[in-house]
Amino acid sequence: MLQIGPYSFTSRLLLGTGKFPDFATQRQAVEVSETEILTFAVRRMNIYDPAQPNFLEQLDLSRFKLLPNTAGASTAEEAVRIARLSKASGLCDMIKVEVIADSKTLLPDPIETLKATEQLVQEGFIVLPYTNDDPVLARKLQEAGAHAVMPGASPIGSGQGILNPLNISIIIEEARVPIIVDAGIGTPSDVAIAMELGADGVLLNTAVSGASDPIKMAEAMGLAVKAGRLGFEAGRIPKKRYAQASSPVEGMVQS
Ligand SMILES: CC(=O)[C@@H](O)[C@H](O)COP(=O)(O)O
Repeated sequence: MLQIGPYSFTSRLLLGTGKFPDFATQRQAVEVSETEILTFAVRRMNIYDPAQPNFLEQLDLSRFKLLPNTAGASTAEEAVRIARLSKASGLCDMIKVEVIADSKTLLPDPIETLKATEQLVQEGFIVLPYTNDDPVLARKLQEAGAHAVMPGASPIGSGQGILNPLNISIIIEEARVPIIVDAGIGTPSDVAIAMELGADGVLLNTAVSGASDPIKMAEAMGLAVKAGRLGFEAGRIPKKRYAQASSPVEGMVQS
């Protein structure tokens, strides 16, 4: 079970809703991925024009938890404003804090992310900040009351996978709240590595929406989350420098 604040989930895969080729593909991809948490940018929702098609209307929302995010914010103030708007629209009390420092790297601004997290926790939100893979910042976000911390594997949309597994594993080792690896995932093996490191979940978007076959990729990602988690719980063998025979050698006739 993945527990985030008061909410529990069976699936450990969080899926973004952007850039799918069409709603039908997206709906099937969501279905086969077995995700229970869908994230979307509040700013990109057509809350002002109800006539515009909206992916969320295509879903049975009783089956999913919505995780609105503050994409588009470049300051804590903007992120807080977007979060309040989202809560006032009755979407959900969970919020993914995403405060981006610049448009080239799309890396999170650590200072503004921390400020927004502090403020939104105080206001009673269930706060999930997207952060870089810095163990010190991850600790400070937890101290600020974040309900989960979401370190990036690599830049958003880059598909580079986990660039710093050491940092991610330190963040996981020290965590008191769920750690969800977010952004930069390219392949199911990237997901499996994150889960084998002990991550509590993975959030991804582009790897599925941009795949040649998003539906197949969504299923593969769902399976990778499960396989990686099982592998983590099973406990891997230690790595050794030299070979060790796989079959027992006791009782073998020596030549
Ligand atoms: C959808 C969302 O929240 C993104 O900002 C997220 O970080 C996913 O990144 P990828 O598209 O690299 O998976």
